[in-house]
Amino acid sequence: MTSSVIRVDDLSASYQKNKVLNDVSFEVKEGTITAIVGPNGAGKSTLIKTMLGLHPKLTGNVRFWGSPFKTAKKKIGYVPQRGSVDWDFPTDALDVVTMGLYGKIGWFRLPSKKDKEKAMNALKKMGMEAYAHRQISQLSGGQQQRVFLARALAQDAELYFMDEPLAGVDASTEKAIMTILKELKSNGKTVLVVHHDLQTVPEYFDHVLFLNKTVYAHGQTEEVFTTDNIARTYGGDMQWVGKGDQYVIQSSSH
Ligand SMILES: Nc1ncnc2c1ncn2[C@@H]1O[C@H](COP(=O)(O)OP(=O)(O)OP(=O)(O)O)[C@@H](O)[C@H]1O
Repeated sequence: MTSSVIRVDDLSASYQKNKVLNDVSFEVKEGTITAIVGPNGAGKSTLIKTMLGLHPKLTGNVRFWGSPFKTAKKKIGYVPQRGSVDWDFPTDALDVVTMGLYGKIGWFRLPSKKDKEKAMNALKKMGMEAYAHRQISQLSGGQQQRVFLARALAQDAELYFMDEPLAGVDASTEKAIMTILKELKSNGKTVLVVHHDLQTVPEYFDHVLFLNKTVYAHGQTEEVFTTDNIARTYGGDMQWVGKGDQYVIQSSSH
């Protein structure tokens, strides 16, 4: 039996008085790749941040391998939303990846040659070797995203959270990122991804969590990725309609 990597019970969170997560509960099994989907403002990023202790919770409990985040954090990698990062920070791509290792190498020790090698290998894996010494502000959006993925890979985590890694990237970057995610899964890692493109959910993810302040549905993609769950989560604004042998998501108001 595969064991639970994440267990969330009755999690709630707010910004000032505005409650944006309400009684969120779910479990995630090892070796799965889950899409977190829901409309804009549904609380997807807040859910990840609250689980990782980056935003305070109001109520509830989050456990990783049965332990609190503090105990588990070395086994967890996080790729934040690209827009939430200060890309003007004067540093190059290799440093961004190497800094991701600090959780492991400690703040008071300079990165060793081996750490730099590890970071360089992760950049290579993402096809970014040639950009290792380029300032991050001088990379394109898709290249920045690849650097972020490399940073998470170098951390060699067991569990990964990624906030919209495919947003605004071209087809080849999307393919490169998905290849890495599939590889992580086949190595038994667990991955949670905030994802906006409903059309690619069945192809890319084996589990789906429908979120809109609370969990509307969660489970294996083939069981829960239904018109009904999409409509309920998106407030009836989306329809999942068959077009020949293809499925298309349409806004029902159009
Ligand atoms: N720093 C903040 N201060 C106040 N309100 C916030 C803040 N960050 C998010 N919110 C609000 O909390 C709610 C949830 O936001 P969140 O970013 O978690 O949603 P999301 O599902 O990730 O959205 P999107 O798909 O648009 O990225 C939204 O109503 C948003 O306006």
